[in-house]
Amino acid sequence: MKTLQIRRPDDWHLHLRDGAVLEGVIGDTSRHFARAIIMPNLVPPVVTTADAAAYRSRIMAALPEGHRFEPLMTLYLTEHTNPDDVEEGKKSGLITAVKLYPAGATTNSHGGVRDLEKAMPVLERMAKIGLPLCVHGEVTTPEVDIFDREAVFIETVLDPLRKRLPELKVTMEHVTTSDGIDYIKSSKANLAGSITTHHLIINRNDILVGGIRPHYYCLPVAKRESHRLALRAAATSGDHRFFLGTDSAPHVDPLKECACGCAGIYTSVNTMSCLAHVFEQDNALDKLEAFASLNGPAWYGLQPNEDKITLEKQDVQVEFPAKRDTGAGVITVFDPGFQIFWNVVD
Ligand SMILES: NC(=O)N[C@@H](CC(=O)O)C(=O)O
Ligand SMILES: [Zn+2]
Ligand SMILES: [Zn+2]
Repeated sequence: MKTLQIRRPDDWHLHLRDGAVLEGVIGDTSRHFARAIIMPNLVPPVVTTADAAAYRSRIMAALPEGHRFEPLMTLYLTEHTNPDDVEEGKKSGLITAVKLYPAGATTNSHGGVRDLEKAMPVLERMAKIGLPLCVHGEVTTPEVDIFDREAVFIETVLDPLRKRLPELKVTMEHVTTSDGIDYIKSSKANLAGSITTHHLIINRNDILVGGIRPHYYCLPVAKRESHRLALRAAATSGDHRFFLGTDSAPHVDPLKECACGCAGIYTSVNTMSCLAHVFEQDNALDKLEAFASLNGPAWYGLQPNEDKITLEKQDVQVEFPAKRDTGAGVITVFDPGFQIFWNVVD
């Protein structure tokens, strides 16, 4: 039997939600991951350091007994965010990053930024104090095709911002295109990218061919196969600028399986097994630790986790639950579309 030991991984982009969903999903992350960057797009969003402190307490209260887990909190950037509050949050150790959602780009982003100019004082302060900006990198301009929104964001928003504020550390989250990969690779400093589990596995055909599959719909939407291959090559290369951010984004089934379904894929349950499968397929099992456990902490200026997890390749298929039942309803677990033999052993 094949086994692989790696340092315990972290998830650098995670949606835990709140209330009954939080209680139902957090154990799926804390079972394998030591830390995660927690997205602030609640309703209402996590805007101030005080909001983040209260949310952190709710997360810790929801943690299953015996699990150790550190939520790394973020603030949702608005046009009214106070630079002093952000600086306080970083100084106190509570805040790891600030998140930019272009208004209307994705789930619960209507309170996001419309005019980046208005957020410049906060961004300048962040550059000064070394606090990273995490970006959902898509323009929301109605004329721009949904498959082009990431590339257009890089050209019209991100690159001008980075030229204006080169000291600002930017994480391009959930990169989905070869344009994004190339842009990150071409930068000399202060730019890195997270890649999700599902974008390494599905392309846009998986969403649309033979019938519409709402549980493969997320934002940024999966692109054509050539982009998926570029993401695979970047993730499995060991390049320190790329790391895991699952973007595990639970929505209860009725909100996905309807005429206007929500974006988001729930991958916390089987991410490490899926990744081991993907990295083995690409003859890169020796790079999995860099992607899931080393590159992320290095980028955020943290130590990698001390303890390790063991992945085991079994002879029989590993069975994952198809659904996660929460007090708020049932959530469908990501189906990679292939049999999985890798299991995380405790
Ligand atoms: N990824 C998604 O499709 N959805 C995320 C938001 C996001 O990360 O854009 C969500 O909060 O549901
Ligand atoms: Zn996003
Ligand atoms: Zn997300």
